[in-house]
Parts: sequence; structure tokens; C-alpha cells
Amino acid sequence: MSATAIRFDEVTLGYGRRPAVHHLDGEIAAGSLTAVVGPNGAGKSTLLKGIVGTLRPLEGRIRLIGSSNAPIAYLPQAADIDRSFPLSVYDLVAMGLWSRSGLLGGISRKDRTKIEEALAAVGLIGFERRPISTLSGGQMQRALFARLLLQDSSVILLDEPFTAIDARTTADLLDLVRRWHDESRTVVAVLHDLDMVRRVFPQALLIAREPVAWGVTHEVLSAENLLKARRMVEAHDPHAHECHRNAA
Ligand SMILES: Nc1ncnc2c1ncn2[C@@H]1O[C@H](COP(=O)(O)OP(=O)(O)OP(=O)(O)O)[C@@H](O)[C@H]1O
Repeated sequence: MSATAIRFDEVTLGYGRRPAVHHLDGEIAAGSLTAVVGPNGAGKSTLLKGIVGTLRPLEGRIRLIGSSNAPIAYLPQAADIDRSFPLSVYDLVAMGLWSRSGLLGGISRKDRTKIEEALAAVGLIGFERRPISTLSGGQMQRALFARLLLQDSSVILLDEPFTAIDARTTADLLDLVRRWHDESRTVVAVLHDLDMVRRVFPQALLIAREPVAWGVTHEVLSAENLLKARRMVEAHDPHAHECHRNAA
């Protein structure tokens, strides 16, 4: 049996008093590669925010087990990233190191080598001085993946990392996801491309404001489960403050 990286104990996550995800009870194994899938509004991004700690559970507990080497590496949805901030590609990528060692002390020669290696790994050599505001969507995603590489975290969360990204860039960045998996890191990615999930991600969590199915991908993504998830989200009352299961 594999060790646990993230444990959910009857977790409810939400905004104000409104639950967005509830009845989440289970675990993500250390070193696993898990896709989180579900219709729009199912609570996928909310779940990642709960794991990373920017959203505290309304109920229950999320425990990170054994991830001692560095804080969680988290890639938010592209829409949540402010690209108008006056920052060069180099500085954006270098921030991946700061999350481990802080700003104090500056960047050492060893750090510079690591930054160059990360830029090379994502194909951004020559872009170092470019302001991030001038990058295309795919180039920006490459820079953000380089930052994740430098974070060197045992847990990596990706929120829709390939949305609006072309096939070539997606293939390059998927190689990095596979590399993290080969290095036994725990990777959790929110995805909409179910073909990609079936091809690359051995584990899947299908949610529709609560887990619908969780486990081996080809079993989770059955036509029956996908239909159930869609109906559950469609039937949801967005103004509900109560959990129907608890209220019954
Ligand atoms: N900051 C917020 N304040 C209030 N409600 C929010 C907030 N963020 C998300 N929600 C609501 O929580 C629910 C789940 O949203 P979430 O973004 O987690 O869904 P999702 O599955 O990631 O959707 P999508 O596939 O569209 O990105 C939605 O009803 C959404 O409107």
C-alpha cells in the first residue's frame, strides 16, 4: 500500500457560508498522478485552493502528510494570474527558488545555473529579459512551469494547465508532468480534456460539488459517472446555504 500525501476528512469548502465542495473524504497517494475532472462550477479550483491553503475548510480537515521539503507548488488558472505586473521572465522563474529560500541572500551562482536549466527545460532560453506582459499565452505557461520546476516541491497542483495552449506546448509541458511523476512527486491537475486524462493520468477524481467517483481513471470516467456528474451540477441550487444530505 502506498503512503498518503493528502488526506481529506469529511471536508466542506466554500465561500461565505455557501458550500462549493462537500463530503470529501479520502486520500491522494504519495507519488500519484491524479486528474480532477467535472463540469464547470463543480468545485475543482475550489478543491485546489483548499489543498494549497488559500481557502480554509468550512468543515473537516485537509492534511498534508510528509511533504516536508518545500511548500506546495501551485499553478492557478491563467485568468487568476496578473500579467500586467512589471516582471521579467527571469525574475518570474527565479521566484520559484524564493519560495524555498526566501528573498534574503540574493541569487547565488548555483541558483543562476538552476534558473538557466529550468528556462532551457521549457524552451525559453533567449526570453530572460522579456517583460511577462509581452509573452504569448503558451510562452507564459512555459515560464510558469519553469517556476514550478525550481520550486522542487513534492506536491504539485495544476489548475487547467493546458487550456488555450497549442498542441506543441501542451506536449512539452506534459513531458514535465510525466517527469515529476517519474520522480515520485504527487501531481494533481484540474483538466477538461478527458482523452488526455485517460491517456496520461492513472488516477482521477470526478467531482460535482461532491465526489462522484474516485480511483482508477478508466473506471471513474464511465459514461454513467459523467452523466451523473453533469446532472448533479445542473440540479444544484446556487443559492443554497444548506447541505441537503446533512439537512435531511
Ligand atoms: N471567490 C468566490 N466567491 C464566491 N463563490 C465562488 C468563488 N469562487 C468560486 N465560487 C463558486 O464556487 C463554485 C465552484 O467554483 P470552482 O471555480 O471551484 O469550479 P470549477 O469546477 O473549477 O469550474 P470551472 O470548470 O468553470 O473552472 C461555483 O459555483 C463558483 O461560482
